[in-house]
Amino acid sequence: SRAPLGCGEIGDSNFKSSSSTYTYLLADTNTKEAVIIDPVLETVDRDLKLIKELGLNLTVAVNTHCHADHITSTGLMKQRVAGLKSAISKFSGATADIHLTEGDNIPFGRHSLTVKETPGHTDGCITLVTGDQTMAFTGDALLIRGCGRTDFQQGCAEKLYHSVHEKIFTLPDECLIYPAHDYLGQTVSTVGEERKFNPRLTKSMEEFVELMNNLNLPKPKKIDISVPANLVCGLHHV
Ligand SMILES: N[C@@H](CCC(=O)N[C@@H](CCS)C(=O)NCC(=O)O)C(=O)O
Ligand SMILES: [Fe+2]
Repeated sequence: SRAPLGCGEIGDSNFKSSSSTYTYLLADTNTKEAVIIDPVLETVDRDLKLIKELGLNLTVAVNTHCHADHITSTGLMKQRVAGLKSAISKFSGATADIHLTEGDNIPFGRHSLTVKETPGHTDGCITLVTGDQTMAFTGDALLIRGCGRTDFQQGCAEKLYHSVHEKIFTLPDECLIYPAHDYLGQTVSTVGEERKFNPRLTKSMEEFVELMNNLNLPKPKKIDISVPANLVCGLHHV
């Protein structure tokens, strides 16, 4: 599904796949420079069609972390879009054209995304915040009324608690939260809402750690193919 984000100057769309992943496409409507966040292999044709229709010049494809539940389309997109660069955290262990660290900027026209390192779900998790702090793309660090699990891929509940409280909950209350997944079809929240109502992150750190260490969730079905593939931009089979 594609839903307008209603974010004025920044071109808009979000997508959902069978892994309930949201892909975000941001663009400067004047210069047409665009950035895509967390593109999924299954939906590469749809995404490239939209980018072409809108006449966008896609410059960077960024992953918020090395995903465990689906394969990224970053590598394939690079083969199909001249000049496209892939980006991911330096601490993800994955190959990419750009290795991101705290405070880095990803510019697109008159806009930009700033990198905040938010480890805990994985060591290489980042949150991408627009220059005006009106939007934060939180990957699996902060989900709507939830958060990423911390039981694989260097997961650490204590680290995640600090990341969310120090790097995301310190953003303005009005800042919109766009997560990498939602399993209930929710599309957007705000920092203020999550600070108040997130059932996990409103707990004390000790309670949070206890809860996260006892979630006993089944492993993502595609973890064994996704992680090795995503360490090489999704191109393990080429
Ligand atoms: N059933 C899905 C996997 C669901 C899952 O584990 N989601 C992760 C995020 C993707 S790595 C998560 O952190 N969930 C948090 C939670 O509380 O559910 C599949 O088989 O792919
Ligand atoms: Fe994840």
